[in-house]
Amino acid sequence: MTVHIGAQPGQIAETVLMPGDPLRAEWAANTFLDNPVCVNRVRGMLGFTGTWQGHPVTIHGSGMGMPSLSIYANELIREYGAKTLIRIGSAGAMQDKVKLRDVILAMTASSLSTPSVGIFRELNFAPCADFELLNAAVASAKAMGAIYHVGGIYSADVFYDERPDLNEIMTRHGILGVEMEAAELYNLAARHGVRALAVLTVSDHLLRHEALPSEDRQSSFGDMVQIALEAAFAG
Ligand SMILES: O=P(O)(O)O[C@H]1O[C@H](CO)[C@@H](O)[C@H]1O
Ligand SMILES: O=c1cc[nH]c(=O)[nH]1
Repeated sequence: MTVHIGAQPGQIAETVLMPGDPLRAEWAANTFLDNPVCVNRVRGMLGFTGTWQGHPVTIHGSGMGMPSLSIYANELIREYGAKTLIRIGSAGAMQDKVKLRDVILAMTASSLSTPSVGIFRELNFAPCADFELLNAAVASAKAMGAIYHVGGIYSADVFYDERPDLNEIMTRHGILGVEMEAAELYNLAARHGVRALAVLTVSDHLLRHEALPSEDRQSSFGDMVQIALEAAFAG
């Protein structure tokens, strides 16, 4: 047990999928895993461990924002030995070509700041996905016929942004979408020598001012979970 995770040693798999929403963790575990067991409910942050095609997998919520993700990812990596961490999140599209329900495979994650800024100080470290995972996710998305985009995303610190100029600059630099966790996940993966990727589903569109109806969200999120699982165990 750690401060924020109630799982016993051995109850967390080396492969962890991390949605922001703990209820998405529960849905994904019940939908995709065989024999899912709830291994954490501290503070209502649900985590489940089961198997996918015989491989042990944990699906654990990260909460919203990089400070929250940092707590769970640190404990999962340092205390439980997680080796592959794949965020399965929602994102807001920042390009016209990216549509609602499309999948974004985040090659890099730009940010204004992350919890790691205290370590990097004047350095502009470039948080990026694990190439092997990214490559496998592309193959999986292609094979299932998903509409997907590979490129940079923006990990923001705020959902209600009083600085629309930042979004505009990101759009002008080809950033595909905005979310709130991937940059720090990639920083932590680099620091601890583990693999990370963010697979995202577009839930709303910043340029078109569209949003996925809440009843459509769950069904639209299935592709990204399947892509994440196939990528984790490819090759
Ligand atoms: O749907 P999740 O995975 O929570 O991801 C996105 O949704 C939340 C904001 O609504 C942030 O956590 C953002 O990154
Ligand atoms: O962080 C997020 C997630 C979805 N949509 C947004 O605009 N921001």
